[in-house]
Amino acid sequence: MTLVEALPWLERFHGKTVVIKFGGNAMVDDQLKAAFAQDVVFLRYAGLRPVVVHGGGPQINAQLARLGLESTFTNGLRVTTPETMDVVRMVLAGQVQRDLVGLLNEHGPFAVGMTGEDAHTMTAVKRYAEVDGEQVDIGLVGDIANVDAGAVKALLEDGRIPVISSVARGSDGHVYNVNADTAASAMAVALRAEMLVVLTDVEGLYVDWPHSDDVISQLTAGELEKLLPTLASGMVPKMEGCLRAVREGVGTARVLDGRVQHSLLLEIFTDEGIGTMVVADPETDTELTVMAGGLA
Ligand SMILES: Nc1ncnc2c1ncn2[C@@H]1O[C@H](COP(=O)(O)OP(=O)(O)O)[C@@H](O)[C@H]1O
Ligand SMILES: CC(=O)N[C@@H](CCC(=O)OP(=O)(O)O)C(=O)O
Repeated sequence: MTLVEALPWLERFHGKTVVIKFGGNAMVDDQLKAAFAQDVVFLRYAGLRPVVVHGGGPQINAQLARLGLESTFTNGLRVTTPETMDVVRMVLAGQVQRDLVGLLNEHGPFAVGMTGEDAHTMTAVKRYAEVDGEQVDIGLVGDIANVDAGAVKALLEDGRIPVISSVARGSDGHVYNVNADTAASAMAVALRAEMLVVLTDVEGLYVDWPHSDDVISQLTAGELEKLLPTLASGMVPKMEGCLRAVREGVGTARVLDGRVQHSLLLEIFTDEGIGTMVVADPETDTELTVMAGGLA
């Protein structure tokens, strides 16, 4: 990429908030992790306001296995017993988040780690999985009922990079395990972010997975809504999160290949996008809305 190609994007995104979901298998490779940290710090120096929400499914699986506990998933969500919850919280907040904060802070005093529990940042509500139209109890799995982004905004104002683990307390006092894509989407909405970027271990959203590896480069929220029922497990919370984000005011939501070094910078600062971008529906009924307002 030539540097000058980045100029219009630097101008456009200056001062804008970008929520980045870092997760899954891109997180297990040390070189990719270090490149990711460089990209995020680059965004910060370029005048954007990056917020990182991270997962850690593979790391949780590994720790559970070490303890002789099984990993069970229903519809892409981990069945979470109280014993599993202790491990999830320990691995996400005590290991994965600490590693990321350490890598980011090799470049300066930027990253501050927290979980959804801190300063009531995320409040969870128990989430059930849906199997064949039936609600299935999967334990301490949460959805986000409310985001209080005050602490995150204060960190951003102070020039910091918030790094948030997807664990949240419910108003019932339980601590819940929240899918990290879901948490990132809720945070992007609460911050009215310019962009939600989800890094994963495939090139983007495939048209007809697993039969084809043609990536959809751009689609509208309405087009994505129609595709959702055809998607398989891991992609479901990701694309649901992207859909919710653009429907609720986030500029665009993008799914990128976290296995490609510096994919974040390539996506944000070059002309050719490299993953899948979800954009808002075209505002076909704008005129109608204006007219109705005018008549009222
Ligand atoms: N239409 C699709 N396009 C791309 N990947 C898909 C699709 N449907 C299902 N998948 C699966 O979703 C996986 C990504 O989800 P997941 O493993 O949960 O990612 P992460 O760990 O990054 O959160 C891909 O590796 C792929 O196996
Ligand atoms: C409820 C639920 O499934 N929570 C996830 C939280 C971590 C996560 O989402 O990690 P990735 O983004 O790396 O998949 C889990 O326990 O694995």
